[in-house]
Amino acid sequence: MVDGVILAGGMARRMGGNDKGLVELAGKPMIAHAIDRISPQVTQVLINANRNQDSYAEFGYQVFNDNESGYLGPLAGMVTALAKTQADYVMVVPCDCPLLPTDLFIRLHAALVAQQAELAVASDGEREQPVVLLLTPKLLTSMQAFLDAGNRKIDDWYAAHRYAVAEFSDQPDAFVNVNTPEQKQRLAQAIAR
Ligand SMILES: Nc1nc2c(ncn2[C@@H]2O[C@H](COP(=O)(O)OP(=O)(O)OP(=O)(O)O)[C@@H](O)[C@H]2O)c(=O)[nH]1
Ligand SMILES: [Mg+2]
Repeated sequence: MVDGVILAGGMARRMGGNDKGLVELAGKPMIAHAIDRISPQVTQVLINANRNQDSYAEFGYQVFNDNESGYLGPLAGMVTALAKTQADYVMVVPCDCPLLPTDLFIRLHAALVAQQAELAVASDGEREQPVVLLLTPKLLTSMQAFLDAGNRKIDDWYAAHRYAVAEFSDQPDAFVNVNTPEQKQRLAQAIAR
């Protein structure tokens, strides 16, 4: 079993504070693109949102928040998911990458197994993507300890673990990330072409 967790808990400041997952891109809300890419790959989809939860619930998947976790940042969403999951794996993706690979899980999993790693992170061939991760519930205590010590940076957390890197250099747009209205505009035009 694998839970697919879509992170939509940020403030989207660069998007002008509009809830990024709900902003429309090429005819549908941004998170709907991530859902379309991820849902065929996982046992269930979970949406991590800290506001507009009723709107997120309309996509038909479980919505959870991390408002009471006492933590901040994307790791707050991840640690909350790890604490509640019943699955063997938790695959984490952001809500603002509309072109995520359709073979994301299979390749993260293959990398994890092949490298006998504790977790796997995706890479576009140049840069690791710290919010695109394959995790197991065993990592919960380590993540909690990291957060309890006042840390927040995801790559600092996983660097302390044996981690595998799954490269997607064959899919140059896989992790195109929409943070600003200008980036959204550009991607919408590219999708329309
Ligand atoms: N749960 C949770 N998720 C977050 C938090 N901050 C960012 N994220 C998620 O992590 C992913 C990458 O974050 P960013 O692209 O920086 O998004 P953001 O923080 O909303 O946007 P900016 O305010 O413009 O940086 C997105 O899917 C966000 O929803 C947070 O504090 N809590
Ligand atoms: Mg982003």
